Amino acid sequence: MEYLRIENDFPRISHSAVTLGKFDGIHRGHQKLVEKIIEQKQEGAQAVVLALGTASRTILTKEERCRILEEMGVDILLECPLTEKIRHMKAENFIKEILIGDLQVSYVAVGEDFRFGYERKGTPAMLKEFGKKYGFHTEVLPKKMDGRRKISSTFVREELNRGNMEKFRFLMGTDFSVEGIVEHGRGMGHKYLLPTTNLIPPVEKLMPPNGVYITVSHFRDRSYQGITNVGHKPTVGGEKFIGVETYLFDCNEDLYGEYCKVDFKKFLRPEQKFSSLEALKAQLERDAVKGQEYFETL
Ligand SMILES: Cc1cc2nc3c(=O)[nH]c(=O)nc-3n(C[C@H](O)[C@H](O)[C@H](O)COP(=O)(O)O)c2cc1C
Ligand SMILES: Nc1ncnc2c1ncn2[C@@H]1O[C@H](COP(=O)(O)OP(=O)(O)O)[C@@H](O)[C@H]1O
Repeated sequence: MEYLRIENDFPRISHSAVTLGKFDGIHRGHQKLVEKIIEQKQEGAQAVVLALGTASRTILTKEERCRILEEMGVDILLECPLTEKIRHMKAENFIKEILIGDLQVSYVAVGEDFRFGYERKGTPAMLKEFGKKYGFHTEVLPKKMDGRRKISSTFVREELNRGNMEKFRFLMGTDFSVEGIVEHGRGMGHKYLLPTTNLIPPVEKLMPPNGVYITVSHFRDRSYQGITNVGHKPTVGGEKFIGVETYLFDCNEDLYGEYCKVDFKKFLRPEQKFSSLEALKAQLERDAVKGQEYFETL
């Protein structure tokens, strides 16, 4: 998949099927739109995701978003920040100059409430009307529902803020995860408590509340179940940054420097400041028992 961040001009594409939106997290509603543009590859179109605007903190990092879209079969991800120029572009000009002119669009898929262009005046109906005139097909999809609530990035963010990992998985179709290279901590874990693999998530990634979670850590060629603390470790003096620290069940390896992806399954408890290392250790042992029970009853 090609990834392009639009600074000024859009690239010229000879034939495209485009879906438009913010695509902060690729939730199940977004996945339906992406599937629609992938179908158009059979007609010779390039499947293009046009992601407009970026929040300062996102559900998925750039790398995660790229990987998910690539695995789905998307050919090009165009990331278009909401610059003055884009924000002041009339919806009509956006269609004519960008969709028709630059991207040579034959098919557009959008959700029913999608709005675009200056003062958000562009609507799906407008896309349909222009499509008839200029020869592209517009498909408007109803929002996917979870009961009576529409699935949206806001919904996903709310559940992430609550630490509801089960709901996150349901809305996104995949676990909340943190990935990176295992780093050195202060080396206290294996001496006084339990050994832990440390990851430091990028600051722009939205995180669930600080606390302990049941997780599965994937390394290149193997996976381990475990329990993970997200937070600042207040009992041992605290860190400024948020760390993701995992105790792996049934593992006794040197994992420093390895790539690791931690999948979050369930929230166990908030991070706490304990009065002593012994008290923290006793709690960690109880957490580990709960974690093991979780996997036994799956
Ligand atoms: C499952 C788990 C739960 C934890 N819970 C807490 C906690 O509630 N409060 C806290 O201060 N630290 C907590 N910690 C962090 C420990 O203090 C930390 O792992 C230990 O100090 C080792 O740090 P180091 O890797 O920098 O040496 C937790 C760690 C793990 C693995
Ligand atoms: N069961 C395990 N869970 C997590 N890490 C383990 C485990 N067994 C061995 N390790 C290793 O121990 C290291 C962590 O030891 P620890 O004392 O917590 O040091 P640090 O402060 O550098 O994290 C990990 O990076 C990993 O290589």
